[in-house]
Amino acid sequence: MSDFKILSQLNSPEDLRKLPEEELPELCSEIREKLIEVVSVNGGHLASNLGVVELTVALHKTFKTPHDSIVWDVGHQSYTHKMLTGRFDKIDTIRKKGGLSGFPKRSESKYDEFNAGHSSTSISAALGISEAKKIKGDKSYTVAVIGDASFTGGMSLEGFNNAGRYAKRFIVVLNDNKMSISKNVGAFAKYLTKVRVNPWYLRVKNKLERIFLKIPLLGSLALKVIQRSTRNVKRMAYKNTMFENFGFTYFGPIDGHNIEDMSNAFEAAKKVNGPVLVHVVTKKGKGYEYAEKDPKTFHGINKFNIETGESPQSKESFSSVFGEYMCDIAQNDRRICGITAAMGPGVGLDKFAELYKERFFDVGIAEQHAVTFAGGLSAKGMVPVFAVYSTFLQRAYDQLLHDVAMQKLHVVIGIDRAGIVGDDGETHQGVFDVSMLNSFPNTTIYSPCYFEGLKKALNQAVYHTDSLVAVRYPRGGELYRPKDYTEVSVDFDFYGDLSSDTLIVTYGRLFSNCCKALEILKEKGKKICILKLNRIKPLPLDAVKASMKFKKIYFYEEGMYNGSIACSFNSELSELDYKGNLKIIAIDDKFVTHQTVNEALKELHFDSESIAKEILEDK
Ligand SMILES: Cc1ncc(C[n+]2csc(CCOP(=O)(O)OP(=O)(O)O)c2C)c(N)n1
Ligand SMILES: CC(=O)[C@@H](O)[C@H](O)COP(=O)(O)O
Ligand SMILES: [Mg+2]
Repeated sequence: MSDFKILSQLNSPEDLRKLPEEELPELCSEIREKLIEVVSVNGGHLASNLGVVELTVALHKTFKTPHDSIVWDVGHQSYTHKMLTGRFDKIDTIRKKGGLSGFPKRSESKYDEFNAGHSSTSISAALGISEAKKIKGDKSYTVAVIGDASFTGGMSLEGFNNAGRYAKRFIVVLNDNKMSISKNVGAFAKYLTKVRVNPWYLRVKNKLERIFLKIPLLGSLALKVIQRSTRNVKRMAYKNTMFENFGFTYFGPIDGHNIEDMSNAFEAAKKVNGPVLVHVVTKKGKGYEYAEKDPKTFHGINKFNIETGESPQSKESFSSVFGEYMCDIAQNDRRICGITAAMGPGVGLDKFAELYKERFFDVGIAEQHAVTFAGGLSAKGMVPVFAVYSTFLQRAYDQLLHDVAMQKLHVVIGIDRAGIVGDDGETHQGVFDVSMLNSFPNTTIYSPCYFEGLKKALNQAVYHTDSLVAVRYPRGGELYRPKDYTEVSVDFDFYGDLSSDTLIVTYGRLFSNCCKALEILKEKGKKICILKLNRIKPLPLDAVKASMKFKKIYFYEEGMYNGSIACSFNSELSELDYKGNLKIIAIDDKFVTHQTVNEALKELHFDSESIAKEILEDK
């Protein structure tokens, strides 16, 4: 066990910049040890973080942060950055309620230039920062650090296209580890392989010399630096890459675990009068045997045993049930296609991918493309099922509307991680998809609570719906289910005491908590009834009508109040001239921060005790 002798002394990147070169390898091993230690307890994105230790050190050494700006893409790899920017003492709190976020947060530190969590934003954000600096006469540098998979997201290319036109003192660091969460896919990934292995690179030396000679003072100085270090220069190669065609000067590929080589490249990049792309090659999981061997598992992992690399096995989950169902129906129905935007393992489509190669599409981090592509498949008679996390579906708002719903194309969306997701925090909570889709015509939404309901809803979606249809389900495994509850209808069920004057209406995961609340209330002598909606859009009108007889209705919704199903339910009740009282408990105009799922549910008053208390104490 290390006492983190060097790391604990670094209170800011300024301290790092003063550190003797010979201490850097020891610093990097301390960082790796701390990363493994923290993630083994708190869970987190281990493999990506292990891969960028030297890169992060080289960046903070070469660029004068926070005067110079570093913008991290996704931000799941920013733990070392946090440790080097005055947050080492808090790193043990990462992803915990009230602790450091697992992603960059402007509110957390002046070194976190831009919030992230979703991919492919860094180039656009950094370009905006850079142009703002230009307008203000600030001559500092702006660096976007982006992974090879995030680079393929549409917005990166939009940003890159613009940056090539006018950016200055603007550097994109492409961190190429050949991996997304799974293996990186697509033409760009293939292209990078070519760039990496092609033997006939034009050595960068001549190119750099030409560039620097054009810049009189700084140029000759830089040239001396470069000439002194021919070994390093030889490693940097230049070829006529696609990046150059976009107006960028390309440096690379550079060993992303060699601080000296990277520092030289960054110093050289600073001298270029225009945007530069520095291509670094790293190993995801570097320095921890288990993560190097299996970076997919260690991309995002729950707590694990450092000695064995084992993490408590997750049992059957909604995602795995979804994946099994997909394999079952695809066997006899050749129209079924499975689509993922780089989340195959997360959404449970790995087995489908193996069994039905020609009908499986990992489109890379490209949610917008995934939806419109599904529209195209549907237009020619296929039944596309796009499995996507609720939070990432937000990316495809217009595609869902314009390319699917408006054309009444039959596309099925499996919305995984619907509702609160926990430690990833506000960027990842799945609490906006319902209000987003609720306003769309030609759209059906199911939100089951149990595995059985998920399969039934998928069946409805695939075989009994002819336009845009979403089936949403939470992160994790099967939920608490009362022994006497049986799911009868695919649209809605009543459970509990129908003769009560109090009704809870809910859907999805919260049905389970409401059932526990029902038991608490029963013990206290209060009987209630629960309306469990499975189909939440269009609302089953029979269910609304049957609710009219209850004097008091509580609508519990694990989603945003604005645009909620509760508000739609309220409108339907008003249409029917309901005279009772409806109270809506939903998420009221705020973002839900990182904490465990149960902590968040409690904070939002969605836990069984809060539900029971609300009903008992409400007058
Ligand atoms: C819009 C969006 N879609 C999907 C994800 C999920 N996701 C997080 S990291 C990641 C892979 C990123 O790969 P890369 O950028 O190469 O970084 P690496 O983890 O390899 O360092 C994915 C797909 C996301 N964060 N944002
Ligand atoms: C950074 C990112 O967006 C993903 O890695 C995400 O954290 C995965 O979440 P799950 O753990 O729910 O699969
Ligand atoms: Mg990668």
